[in-house]
Amino acid sequence: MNKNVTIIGTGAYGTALANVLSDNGHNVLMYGIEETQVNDININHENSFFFKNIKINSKIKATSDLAAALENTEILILGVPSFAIRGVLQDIKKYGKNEMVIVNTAKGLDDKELGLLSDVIKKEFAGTGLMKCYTALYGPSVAIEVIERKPTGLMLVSDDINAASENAKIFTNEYFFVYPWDDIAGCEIGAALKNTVAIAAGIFSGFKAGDNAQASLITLGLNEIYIIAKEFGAKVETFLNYAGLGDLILTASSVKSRNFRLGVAIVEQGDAKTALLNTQYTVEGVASAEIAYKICKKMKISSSLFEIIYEILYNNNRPISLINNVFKNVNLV
Ligand SMILES: NC(=O)C1=CN([C@@H]2O[C@H](COP(=O)(O)OP(=O)(O)OC[C@H]3O[C@@H](n4cnc5c(N)ncnc54)[C@H](O)[C@@H]3O)[C@@H](O)[C@H]2O)C=CC1
Ligand SMILES: O=C(CO)COP(=O)(O)O
Repeated sequence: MNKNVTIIGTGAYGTALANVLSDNGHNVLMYGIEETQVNDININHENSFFFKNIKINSKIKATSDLAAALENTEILILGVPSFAIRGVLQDIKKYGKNEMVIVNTAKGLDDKELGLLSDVIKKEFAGTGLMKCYTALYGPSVAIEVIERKPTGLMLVSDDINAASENAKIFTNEYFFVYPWDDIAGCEIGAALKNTVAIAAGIFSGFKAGDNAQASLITLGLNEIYIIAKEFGAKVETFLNYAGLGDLILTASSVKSRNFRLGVAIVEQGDAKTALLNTQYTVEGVASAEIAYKICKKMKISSSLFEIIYEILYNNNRPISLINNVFKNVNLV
C-alpha cells in the first residue's frame, strides 16, 4: 500500500531516498530549510546543489513549511546530519500530528551522553503519541549511486524485528535491497565509527601507504569498532553484514566518501586544521572521532586507531603519526 512519506532535509541522502520511495509509488514530500533546493526539486525535478544534471522522480514534492510537511505523515525520515537531530526533533514535536514510523538515517552518536542517538530520539518522542516505532537505515549507500539506481544492500534496524520486516518492504525494490535487523546498537556504532576509520583510510591513501596497509587498517578499524560496540550490547553478526563490514569497506576505500576525501585532503593540505577549515560538506567522522575517544577513555578501552586519529583531528598532530604508530600495540579481538 502506498504511504505518505515525509523526509526532513533536502540533502544528498534525503534526496536519494526520496527517489527510491517515489520509484516505489509512495507519496514523498521533502522538508527543507534551503529555499533554492526546495524550488529546484519542485520546478526542475533536480537537486542540483548535490547532483548536477540528474533528474529525480518528478512526483517528489518539497516544502519549507514544516507544519504542512507533517500534515499527513505515516513514515518520517530523518535525513539531516547528527548535529541537527536534536533541534529537528523539537520542531517535529511542535508541528507533528500523527503517529509515525520514524526512520533515522543520520550516522552519528550522541555527543552529550556519549551514547546512542537512537536513545535520544526515542526519549524525545516518548509520550508524544508521534512515534509508532523507531527504525534506522544503515549500509553501504553513497547517495550518488542510489540516485543512479545502482544495486545497494542495506539494513533496516528496529528493536522489534517485525516492525523492521514490515517497513523494509517500503524501501525494497529491484535496485534497493533492505534486510530487516534488530541490533540497533551494533548498526549505529558501526555506522558512526566507520566514518572516522574512513578519514584514517584517506590519510593512508594520501600517503600512498600501500594496499597491504589499507587492508590492515580496515581490519583494525573493524576490530576497534566492534570492541566499543560490544560494550553497548552489539551483536557480532552485525559486523559481518551490510551495516558493519559493508559500510566500512565502502567508506574506507571509495573517493565517493566525503570522510575518505577529508583524510586525503589532510595529507594534501598538511594538517587537519587547514583541511577542516576548507571543508564545506558534511563529514560525520570528525564528531564521531571525539565521541569514540571519550567513550574509550570513559570505558577504559585501549584503541590505537581512534586515539591517534583524535589527536590528528583535535590537537593537529602530524598526519604521518597515523602511519608510524597505528599498528603498534593494537588490541585485536
Ligand atoms: N550522503 C550519503 O551518501 C549518505 C549520508 N548518510 C547520512 O545521512 C545524514 C545526512 O547526510 P547528507 O544527506 O549526506 O548531508 P547533506 O550535507 O547532503 O545534507 C544535509 C541536509 O540537512 C539539512 N539541514 C540541516 N539542518 C537542518 C534543520 N535544522 N532542518 C532541516 N534541514 C536541515 C541541510 O539543509 C541539508 O539539506 C548524515 O548523517 C550522513 O552520514 C547516510 C548514508 C549515505
Ligand atoms: O555513509 C555513507 C555511505 O554509506 C556516505 O559516506 P560519506 O558521509 O563519507 O560520504
